[in-house]
Order: sequence, then C-alpha cells, then structure tokens
Amino acid sequence: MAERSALIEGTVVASHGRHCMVETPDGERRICHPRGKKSQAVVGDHVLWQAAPPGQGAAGSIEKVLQRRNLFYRQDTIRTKSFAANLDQVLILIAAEPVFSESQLARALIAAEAAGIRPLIALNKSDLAESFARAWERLLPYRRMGAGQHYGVLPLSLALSSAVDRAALMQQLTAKTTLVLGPSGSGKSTLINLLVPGAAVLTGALSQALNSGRHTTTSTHWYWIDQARTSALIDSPGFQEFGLQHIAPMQLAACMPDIAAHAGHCKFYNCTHLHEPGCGVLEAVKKGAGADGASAIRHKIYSDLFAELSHTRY
Ligand SMILES: Nc1nc2c(ncn2[C@@H]2O[C@H](COP(=O)(O)OP(=O)(O)OP(=O)(O)O)[C@@H](O)[C@H]2O)c(=O)[nH]1
Ligand SMILES: [Zn+2]
Repeated sequence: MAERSALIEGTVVASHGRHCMVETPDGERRICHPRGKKSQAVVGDHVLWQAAPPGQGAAGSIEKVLQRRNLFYRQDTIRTKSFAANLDQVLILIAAEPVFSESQLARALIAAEAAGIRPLIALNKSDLAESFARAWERLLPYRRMGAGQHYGVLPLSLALSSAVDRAALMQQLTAKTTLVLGPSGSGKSTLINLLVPGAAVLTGALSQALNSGRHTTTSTHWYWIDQARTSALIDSPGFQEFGLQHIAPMQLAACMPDIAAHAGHCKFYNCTHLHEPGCGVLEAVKKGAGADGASAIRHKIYSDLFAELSHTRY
C-alpha cells in the first residue's frame, strides 16, 4: 500500500465545479479535488490537503474543510449557491449607470447581515453627474444607516480618479478579506484591475488550469491586494436572483438595520410590522424618510420579502 503523505494546510483561492486551487501559507498553489462530499470546499475555506501518491499526477486531494467562521450564500427554492467563506466584509459595487435594482441590493445586504458579515456599499461612476445624483438620492436610507456605524456609501469614479479611489478603497480593505459583488456593468473588473494589476491574465490562467484548458469566467477568484498578503479581494459572479429562502420571515426585520431600529417600540413582541396596531415600524414609515422616520420603499421591500419567504415555506 502506498504511504500516505502528510496533511498540509491551505486556503482555497479559486474554484470551478468540484476543482479547487489551494494555496499554502508560503504561496505555493496546487489543484485539488475534494475527497468526498464532506470535503466540498468554497473559496476562502481553510483546508487540509494531501499530495497525490508518487506517479498519480500533480493534483492533490482535499481531506478536510476546517470549521468556517462564516459562509456567504444565497438560496432559492431548489438550489444553494455558496459564494465564499471566512469573510470580513462584503463590498457591493453598484453604479450610477446602469440603474441598479434596489431590491437586489437589499437582498445582498440582508444575506450579509444574516451571515454576520459586515456589508459595504460603493457607488461608482460619479463622473456621470446627473444619474449619479439620482442614484445617490435613492441611496439615502443606506447612507443614513452609515451614520449608525452600519453601511455608509463610498462614492467612486473608478475609470477616472484611480489614485484617489485606490486610496479610499485601500482604507476599507486593508488587512481584511472582502467579497466583491455587483450587477453587470457596475465596474467590478475595473475595480479589481485597479487594485490587482494584471488580474485579467491571472484569472485567465487560473480558469484554464481548473477547467482543463477551456476559458471560463464563471468562477470565483481570490486576489491578494498587498505585498504582505494580508488583504484579499474575492471576485464572484451571481448577484442576480438573490434568493433568501434560508431566512425565516420573522428574522427579516433584524437583518434590515433601519427597520430593526424601530422594531423595539412595537406593542406586540411578535409584531410582523405589516399591519399591527401600535407598531413602531409602521409609525416610523408614516413619518416619512426624515431623520426619525423610515423609508416607505424600504418597508415595501421588507413586506414583499416577508410575503415571498412566507409563501414558499413548507
Ligand atoms: N463613466 C464611467 N464609466 C466607468 C467607470 N468605471 C467603469 N466604467 C465603465 O463601465 C463599464 C463596465 O465596467 P466593468 O469594469 O467592465 O464592469 P463589470 O462590473 O466588471 O461588468 P461585467 O463584466 O458585465 O460583470 C466599462 O465600459 C467601464 O469602462 C467610471 O467611474 N465612470
Ligand atoms: Zn411592529
């Protein structure tokens, strides 16, 4: 029987289907396959892997996925998509154009809250003055949440003011692992290329290695953004159709900080904030989007989601 080689620690830095690229602490990278269903890993996972026995190829095997600090995922009625594990924050990049879907933004933020991961919002293309002003206005409730140490919105002009944006982003990203999400066209590639010169070439090579030579862009990638390899960005597709089936309707309010802020004032402890008398949230909505009120649009997103998550529960 061939002697089993030692277990080596590593971090998953790319994944495609069942194939992973694992990086050791000293920066060496190796393609690994999971040993069984239990060792199915996602980008950001810390794993124990093993080299193949001599003469059996270069690919290693993932023997164990170490306990996760968190997992960012979405879930529709039939499928779960895991984006990445062990994150410090999720950066949601939207832009003045194309016009972003507030429902999609809200869903991603709720998923982050539910997983206990800090969300950040950045609004790109500030050079498109008129549409930027409109988008900035739409983001008022989210900018307000920023005042309470929550979200805040970082204005960017990635294609134009690169040095300024680079500094502003590095301030947020240094010494952290950050997942970047955003709708198509918001500037994700521009952002990655600004922080990781040569990223496109890197990604192409990784995708080819993992996908047996065929080029693909539908995988998740980890990039170091500093020499010391303490700050990382993870680029992942799949911002659309952000299912939240893993969240119970009664858990929703706690995942929306501006709604939660008023939920403590409700008459009933199990208030749904939809129709009850003496509801603190409904009273805040009546006051409007002022400083002590709540946004009607945000409450509409809340009630639509509440209905969606209630209907599909069985
Ligand atoms: N006006 C303006 N255009 C920008 C800015 N940043 C990026 N763009 C442009 O927006 C378009 C989309 O940028 P990408 O970086 O390709 O966006 P993406 O999010 O990677 O898009 P997908 O590849 O579709 O996922 C490109 O034509 C960029 O040149 C900006 O600050 N201002
Ligand atoms: Zn209530």
